Amino acid sequence: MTRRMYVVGNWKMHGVAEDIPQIQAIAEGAKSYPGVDVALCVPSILIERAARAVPGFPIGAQDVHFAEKGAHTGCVSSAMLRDAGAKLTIVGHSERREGQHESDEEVRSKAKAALADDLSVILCVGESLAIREAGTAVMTVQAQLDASLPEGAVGSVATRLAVAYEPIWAIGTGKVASLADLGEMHAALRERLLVAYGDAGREVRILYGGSVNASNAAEIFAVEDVDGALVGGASLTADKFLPIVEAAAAIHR
Ligand SMILES: O=C[C@H](O)COP(=O)(O)O
Repeated sequence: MTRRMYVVGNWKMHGVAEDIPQIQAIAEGAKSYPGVDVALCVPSILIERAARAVPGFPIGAQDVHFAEKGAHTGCVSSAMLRDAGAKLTIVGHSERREGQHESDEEVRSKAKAALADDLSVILCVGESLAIREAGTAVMTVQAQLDASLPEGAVGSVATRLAVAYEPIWAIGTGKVASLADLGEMHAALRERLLVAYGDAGREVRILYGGSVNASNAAEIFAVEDVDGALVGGASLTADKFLPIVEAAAAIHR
């Protein structure tokens, strides 16, 4: 089966009303690459305005609570995200795993809640520099994936689930994993997806994230089992982001 390339921007804690024209420029530019799935995950408070500004273009969230509703001050549920116009959400980004002490179990619950509510999910995993240097990155990230993957995400649900491999040391640093290490990790993650979901595991896209930009996207996308990218800094403006989408459009598998 062929997986469509998928390029997602993660605006992190950037973006106010005056940035909506950039979102419109990205959505407009993405129309030139119909073979690539493109989306932007913006701060939750911007979702509704962004979604209204770009009808038909998928706007997403960067986190979701696992509960339907209740006493969870400051949190938002998947139903609230959908109500605001979100079509997808990131879960388990390392900045939340570290900053908000999110466990694998919590990440799994969030992914399950979002999928059950018809959102697409990008589930992030990745190792620290210490783990990479200790030579245990592959087994550590495989274990993290095993513990964070929602059980039973098979069939049509598998197409709504993507995994993002983001080595923590490559995020916002300008450093990128070597193509050999990337290929090894993506193959190792594919293996775990097949164990978890059988053949449906082939439908789950595996994105790479960590200092992806217009100059390195083409070589990263050429690596087998790299099905796209989760892009931080270079997704904030159309002029930096669209060349990455263009690089994805050039991949024919
Ligand atoms: O979610 C995106 C990643 O953390 C990558 O961020 P970056 O492209 O700024 O390195």
